[in-house]
Amino acid sequence: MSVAYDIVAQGKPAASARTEATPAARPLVLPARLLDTVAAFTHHRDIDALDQGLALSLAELAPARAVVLCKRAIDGLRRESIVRCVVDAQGAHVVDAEAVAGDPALARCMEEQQPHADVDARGLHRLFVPILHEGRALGALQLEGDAPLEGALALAEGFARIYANYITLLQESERDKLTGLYNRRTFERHLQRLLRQPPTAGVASVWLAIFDIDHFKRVNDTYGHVYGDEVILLLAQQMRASFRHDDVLFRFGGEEFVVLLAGHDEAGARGALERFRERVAQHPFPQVGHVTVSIGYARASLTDYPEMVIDRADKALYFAKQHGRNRTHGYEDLLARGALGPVAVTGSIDLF
Ligand SMILES: Nc1nc2c(ncn2[C@@H]2O[C@H](COP(=O)(O)OP(=O)(O)OP(=O)(O)O)[C@@H](O)[C@H]2O)c(=O)[nH]1
Repeated sequence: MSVAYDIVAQGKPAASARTEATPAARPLVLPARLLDTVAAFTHHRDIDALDQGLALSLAELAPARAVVLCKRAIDGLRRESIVRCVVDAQGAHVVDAEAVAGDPALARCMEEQQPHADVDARGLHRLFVPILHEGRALGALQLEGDAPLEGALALAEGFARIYANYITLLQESERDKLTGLYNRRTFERHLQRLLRQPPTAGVASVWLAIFDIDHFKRVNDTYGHVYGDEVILLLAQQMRASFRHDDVLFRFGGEEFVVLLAGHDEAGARGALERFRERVAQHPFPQVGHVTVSIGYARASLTDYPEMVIDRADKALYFAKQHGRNRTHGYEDLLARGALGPVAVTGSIDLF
């Protein structure tokens, strides 16, 4: 196994190479398996699949009993995501479906931006390696084994560098350039992930809300597009400040934004959206003054096509626009009150 470790170390400056192998022990030919593995995991265009591919590849090549990939979200504030890969009863490496809490040693590794090794209370040897990009820790890797794992350090660091480069590119392609919020192409993945996660405190609902800035054309016409863009940017900041860390924020395009909220009942979702609406209405936007948003929301369930949920929230948003703007309306509530008129109930489409 030292073959793989030493090769990755060759690309590093001598001062930071931590492998214990002497230069004479380094092979000159790259093992095809290592290249195959790197090619396979960087083939993914989906970040979840990439994360799992990294953990599985590293667990096989190290080899390790388990590999944990812990990731900070792009703004460094929002909740970390965790992928854990373990060996199953048949000896194969598989992704552990159970959510695990991040070990405090992982957080320390990200904070210090340095690798370290320890032995835990179960007697397992552990190796922690930060995933660094432009002086920032994007996340960290944790390898677990029955024997010391220092020999796998160079391999893990090499994988961390490849992963950091690649994830940065992928994340940029998923973000709106102006606001840094997710763009629309990631919406379905985030919705499915929220719908599949175990309900918190018995509340299973996921809510989708669409916001639209009221009379935004006037802002552009009066102050120009540069100020219009500034309003969009500041609105995104208000979203980040107002919603919970595990809510997922998108700019769908233009002056249209989407939020996915999980773990709320109807009143909770409405409360969170109303708080945001009021916050925006009270915020003084430089030069432009006060701006309001209209909000429509709808419940999402696993049986819905994403377009159906968007369509329902959009109907509630349209209602809010038609009834004075600077308002929040829920599709299910409007439907129950008969306020939407004789509309077909979205979701009851006959396919045949
Ligand atoms: N500055 C800026 N303006 C944008 C952007 N995307 C869309 N717009 C403008 O947003 C405005 C949207 O106008 P409308 O759809 O007519 O709606 P509105 O004026 O907001 O009115 P209501 O939605 O009915 O309250 C148009 O003037 C677009 O040019 C953007 O990225 N930057």
